[in-house]
Amino acid sequence: MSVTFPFGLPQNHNFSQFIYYHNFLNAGEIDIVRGLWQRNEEVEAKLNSGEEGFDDALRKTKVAFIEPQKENHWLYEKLGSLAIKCNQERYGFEILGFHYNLQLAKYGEGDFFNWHLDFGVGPISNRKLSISVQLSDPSEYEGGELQFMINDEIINAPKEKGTVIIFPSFIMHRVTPITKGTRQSIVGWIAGPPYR
Ligand SMILES: O=C(O)CCC(=O)C(=O)O
Ligand SMILES: [Fe+2]
Repeated sequence: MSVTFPFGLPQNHNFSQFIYYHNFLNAGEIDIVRGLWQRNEEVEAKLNSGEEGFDDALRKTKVAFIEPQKENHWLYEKLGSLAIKCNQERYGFEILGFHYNLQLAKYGEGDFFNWHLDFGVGPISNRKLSISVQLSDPSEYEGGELQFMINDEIINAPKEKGTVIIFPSFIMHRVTPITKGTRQSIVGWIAGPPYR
């Protein structure tokens, strides 16, 4: 690195814009999670900013929340331990736990989540890592690509059912409109103290 007046800062050689792990959840585990979806609990997704209200241009999705109660501890523990391991290997952020409850998202035909960051002002300034678990088989839907914008390149995340994708919450990403079928995912955020 050529730096004028170097401070001798360490570099993170293992940083990656996103990483994925195939077969993170097996078919039985996915059935349990998909079974948590109850129509009467679904809500039209809110904006990431934490503000009340909806922005139809940014996002159209149905979500439900996975409460961290006893029956769901296995999922929080499984995702939490992977996030801790991944953070140790890749990012070295200060992390303290999940930010809000895990979210179950369901995208039907025409649903999408346009380009956004999971990080921003207010409570979401504590978000460090974002997690998405693919709960639908690629044969169940068309469109619905989880994509990352890395400079001027758009990169698709893997779609295989059971794959988990982890990325820093400050990376730009989207879910393209579903053109056929339904896509489901678990979305989670890991939070910690503000960056310093
Ligand atoms: O459904 C997904 O895989 C990701 C959704 C997303 O980016 C979010 O809820 O912040
Ligand atoms: Fe997001």
